[in-house]
Amino acid sequence: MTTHTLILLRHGNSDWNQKNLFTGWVDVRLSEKGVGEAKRAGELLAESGVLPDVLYTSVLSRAIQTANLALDTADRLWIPVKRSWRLNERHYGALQGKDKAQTLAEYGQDQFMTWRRSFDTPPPPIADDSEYSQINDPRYVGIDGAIPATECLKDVIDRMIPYWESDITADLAAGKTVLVTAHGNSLRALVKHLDGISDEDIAELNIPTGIPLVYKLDENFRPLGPAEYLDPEAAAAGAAAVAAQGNKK
Ligand SMILES: O=C(O)[C@@H](CO)OP(=O)(O)O
Repeated sequence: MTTHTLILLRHGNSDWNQKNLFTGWVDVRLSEKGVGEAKRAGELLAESGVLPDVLYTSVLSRAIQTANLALDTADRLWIPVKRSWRLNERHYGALQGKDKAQTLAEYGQDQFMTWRRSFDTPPPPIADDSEYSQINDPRYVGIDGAIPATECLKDVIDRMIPYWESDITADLAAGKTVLVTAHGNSLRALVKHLDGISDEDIAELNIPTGIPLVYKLDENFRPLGPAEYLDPEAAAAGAAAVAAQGNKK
């Protein structure tokens, strides 16, 4: 039986993860902690011998930095790279740049969690003249879709899964081990698709920063078993920290 290997990696801790701000499509960089996580991800890849042949990233710097640091550490900086806005973080609409703890205090737990984790309720759209809008960002000139003003998880699935099917699975089918370096919510969308998680249950799934998650897939790109984090203990602690984010002071 053909087995394909897919590695998912959420970018390391960013400056805005550190400050507990909603980020979305705002192009923030890795924090010092995130740089360390990205290098550690590369060590985990090298130690486990799961070595990517091709890299996919979003067009956001924190994912690109993470991939470069991890691949440099694993001595795989030379592999081919493909980038797409379709792997971007979920656009967080008018919440981009807002403090998560303040938003929770202002709007209450239910509204806060609806915006963060509901399947099909997007946050309010961001205004075109907001300093955190991407409407004039040169990297999105001519993209094959409208630049979003907000997105829910369903919107991310709708823009990402076609790319998974057209491009990423083609590399897997060619026998390549594929590394996808992306974001908390774009990877939640892909994991939902791969693991067949319901619209309700996906709310409970949080992806930790900087820890490779390895899938073995069959010839139809369905998982042969549960995906495995290369550092399961750190992954559990990291996922719990993401879940608790609004509560940070
Ligand atoms: O702010 C964001 O863009 C995301 C990821 O950091 O946050 P959340 O986990 O709250 O969806």
